[in-house]
Amino acid sequence: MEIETLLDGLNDKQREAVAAPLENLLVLAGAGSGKTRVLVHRIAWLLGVERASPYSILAVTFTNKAAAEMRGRIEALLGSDPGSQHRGLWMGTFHGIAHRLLRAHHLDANLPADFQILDSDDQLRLIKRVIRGQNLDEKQWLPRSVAGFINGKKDDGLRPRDIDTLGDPVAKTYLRLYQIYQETCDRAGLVDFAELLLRAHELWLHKPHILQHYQQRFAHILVDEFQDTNAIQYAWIRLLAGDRNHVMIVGDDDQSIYGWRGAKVENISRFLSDFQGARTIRLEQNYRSTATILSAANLLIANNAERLGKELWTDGAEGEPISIYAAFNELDEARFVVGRLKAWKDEGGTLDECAILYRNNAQSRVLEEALMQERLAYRIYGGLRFFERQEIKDAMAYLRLLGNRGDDASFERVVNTPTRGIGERTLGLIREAARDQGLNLWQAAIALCERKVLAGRAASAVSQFINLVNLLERDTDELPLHVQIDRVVRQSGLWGLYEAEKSEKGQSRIENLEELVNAARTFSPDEAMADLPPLTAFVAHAALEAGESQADEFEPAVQLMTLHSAKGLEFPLVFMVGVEEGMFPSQISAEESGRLEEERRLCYVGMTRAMRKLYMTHAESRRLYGKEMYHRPSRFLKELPSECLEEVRLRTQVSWAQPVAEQSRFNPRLTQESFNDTGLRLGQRVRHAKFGEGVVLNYEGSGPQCRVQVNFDEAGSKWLVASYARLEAL
Ligand SMILES: Nc1ncnc2c1ncn2[C@@H]1O[C@H](COP(=O)(O)OP(=O)(O)OP(=O)(O)O)[C@@H](O)[C@H]1O
Ligand SMILES: [Mg+2]
Repeated sequence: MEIETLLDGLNDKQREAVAAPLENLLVLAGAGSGKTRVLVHRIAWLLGVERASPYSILAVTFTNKAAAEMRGRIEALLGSDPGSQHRGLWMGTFHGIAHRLLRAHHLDANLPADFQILDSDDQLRLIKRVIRGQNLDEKQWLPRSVAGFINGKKDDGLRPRDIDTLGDPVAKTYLRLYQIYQETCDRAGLVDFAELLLRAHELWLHKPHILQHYQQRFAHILVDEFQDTNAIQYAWIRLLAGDRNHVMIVGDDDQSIYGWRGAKVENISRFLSDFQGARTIRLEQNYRSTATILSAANLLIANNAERLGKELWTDGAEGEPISIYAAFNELDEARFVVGRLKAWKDEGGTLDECAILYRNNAQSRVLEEALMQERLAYRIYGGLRFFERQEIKDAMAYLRLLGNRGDDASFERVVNTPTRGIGERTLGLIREAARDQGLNLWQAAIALCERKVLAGRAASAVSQFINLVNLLERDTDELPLHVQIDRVVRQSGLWGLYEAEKSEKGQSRIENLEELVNAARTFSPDEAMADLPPLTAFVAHAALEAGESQADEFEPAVQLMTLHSAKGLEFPLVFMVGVEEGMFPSQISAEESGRLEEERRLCYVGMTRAMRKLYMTHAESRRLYGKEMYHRPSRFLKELPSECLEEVRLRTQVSWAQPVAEQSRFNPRLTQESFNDTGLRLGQRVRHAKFGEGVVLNYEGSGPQCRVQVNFDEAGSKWLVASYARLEAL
């Protein structure tokens, strides 16, 4: 490998980092300055120039997607033939790597060989059960807060025995719930996300020979997005590095956005003091965004007090101003975004160049609807993930039960799905028996049937379920994975259940189930799981990779995601929606300076995803979670320099016209005319002969069927057929 090729396309500072001698190194730099690029080139450098064995390299990324991308970039640099130098390299997320370790050393980690991963949804379900089991009130002991407590403690490396409640009764209850929850997990061989990390750390601590083995192996450790590591991840890296291995971390304190989940930005400064001779290299040139976007983002983040301080400049084009759109409501906002996306396409752009970023997942629904209406392909990244959809979770629960009858969360989920007459009362009896006799739910159900505690319809329903699961396992055990899953989906009754729904929702659920079978067909376990039975591997894969491999991967589609999951990514066209006080910054964070700064960093992350064009939108009123809210524009918008901004004035018009695709085919002129004819816009004041004055809130349909929703001052909100209503614009 030519040294020059490895340094091609890098500036001086980047070269310095890539070609640095073997030492501990921090690359500290702002967004889009090429940190990730440096990391990739550094790996190639280690392999190609330092002649490091791929087995000696461990690279930690923030998402599985990032790991895949990195692998791709390394292959592009070094070639992808099977004998190629980088095979054997360990690359993945902290969770993925911890999982791999625990699989390899499950005995030493005190785990059964077929331990399963509990995702956050399953975790909540299980916690709920623990709370009820303790006869506590779920309204007082919110499962979400209990989960937050447990995960927070685990992120800090604390087991129940390490926690001192100082006699505080509330803390004591939390602690008890943690303890019982953990015992339940341990009995059933379940491992939640935080547990993966904690166990992997304990593996180092309690089994020095294993730690030593990996210390000898991983001479080179590289970590991307270091600003978002938590205490346990830091401790893990530190142990693994020992005092001989070389660690390169790259990060940006201004992009630390997971403080609420235990990430510690101080880890960057700790690194400098904890790791011998650690040197800092700063990158200052941004290659991603236009000068306009960059200077706006720089000014915004300058409002934060707690910063390590960095410079960032670009010699790129000035670019267009950032467009700010004040929408009337969330529907108007969605339509505006969709309109701009269509314009982008019409001008020759592609949809996969575009991203819509929002603060909360729940904001996606309205956007999705608007996109669907206009038939624009979209993909949700990290939101309602494929493996988190109800029907998929149902199917996975059956599959998990096949592999592990002790999986109580799965038992609960499907024992009466589809309904087979097992009611709350029966379930209550099963839970009680399980608790009293220290059994799992499956065992308890069998015991209750045998001892005739359950009788009549309840007993036959329960034994029917037990037989079903046993039969499914027996009948499908030898089949190829996807056939097995197909059988399970059908024979369990799930297929029939959703087919009978006969709605669009039901149809999409069926499609998702089909996609699951599809996923199994193309599934190949990674090295860590190669020795597991395919079903066990698939179930683990599903829990671990939830959401990161989506359907129709090859069709160009707009990407929808939360601001948090956009970290590290870049898109030519970016929309940030819902930039309103109370949404972004969120209500709670606005009241606390530390959290406000974190929200501002999130805004910085969002803005710096944009390469060429950035839109930021806010709505005057918004219906979310079933409530109407009125928000002022976010303070973050006010912090942007006005010379970088442009306000979009026009509001979406209510159109009587045919849907666009048809218009252009049949009568292109119709579009223009009917658009101009209506004269109505969302947010417009109108008068109706009978109902008086009001404001246009929404519309649906087109042509003669077009209906408008008007909120009348006196008469309240009404849907009217536009062509009959004779609304007079005021
Ligand atoms: N020297 C360079 N010449 C040209 N393009 C570059 C150079 N360095 C980086 N880039 C490009 O700039 C963009 C940003 O790089 P990269 O994603 O590595 O930045 P980053 O610092 O990791 O950003 P973030 O903080 O958002 O993760 C990428 O498209 C990358 O290919
Ligand atoms: Mg990066």
